[in-house]
Amino acid sequence: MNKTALRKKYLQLRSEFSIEEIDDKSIQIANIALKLPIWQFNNYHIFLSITEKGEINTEYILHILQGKDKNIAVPKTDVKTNSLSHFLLTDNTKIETNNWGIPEPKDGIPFPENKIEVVFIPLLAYDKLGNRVGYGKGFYDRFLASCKKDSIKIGLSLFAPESSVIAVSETDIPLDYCITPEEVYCF
Ligand SMILES: Nc1nc2c(c(=O)[nH]1)N(C=O)[C@@H](CNc1ccc(C(=O)N[C@@H](CCC(=O)O)C(=O)O)cc1)CN2
Ligand SMILES: Nc1ncnc2c1ncn2[C@@H]1O[C@H](COP(=O)(O)OP(=O)(O)OP(=O)(O)O)[C@@H](O)[C@H]1O
Repeated sequence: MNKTALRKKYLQLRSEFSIEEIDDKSIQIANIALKLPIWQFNNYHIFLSITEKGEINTEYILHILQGKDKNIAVPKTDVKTNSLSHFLLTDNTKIETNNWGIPEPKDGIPFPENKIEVVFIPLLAYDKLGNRVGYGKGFYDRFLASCKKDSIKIGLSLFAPESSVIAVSETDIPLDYCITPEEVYCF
């Protein structure tokens, strides 16, 4: 299956769950995340979810990070350059929903990409090797390319990996882990 077909397949699969079901699965994902050896760092990056589009609700992982007093960076989309900038999430961060329904920081304290140690990544599909397919704009591929090489890249998915290997391009950066409501895949 090519990337376009995979996007379609997983958008469809995702749409079959209710918001309540996705919320339960998001809690399970956060509980599984607690068992990973990733909590000794200071600087974490997490996306804020579009819950109406069936994305995993990252609020639960966010609460864990806040409880552990971590520095948390959240992305803001720049439509002109198809790139992301990042801001420190604080009590004063004003979050606004952009044209695509993504909650984003308005502005704030910029967070340098090369300081990020752990990144939680949205995705549509992935395979057993950790290859990932996103929405197809390359936002995360470009962002991950400018993170430290040894940053830990963690996908979040409602589903087990695709059994066939996804044809990747040079710019695709693989995941280190993918957390599902049932288990963690390590790559
Ligand atoms: N919650 C969340 N935040 C995220 C991402 C994500 O996947 N989820 N991103 C992950 O990359 C980045 C934004 N990615 C985007 C990728 C594609 C489109 C997009 O296709 N827009 C269409 C309209 C789509 C629609 O309305 O259904 C367009 O430009 O025409 C928008 C944002 C950064 N923040
Ligand atoms: N590091 C990069 N520098 C420049 N262009 C890139 C880079 N990474 C990806 N791209 C371009 O972005 C486009 C989308 O890439 P791809 O189909 O892999 O997106 P995706 O992985 O599904 O999306 P995302 O990364 O936003 O989740 C492609 O045209 C690709 O060439």
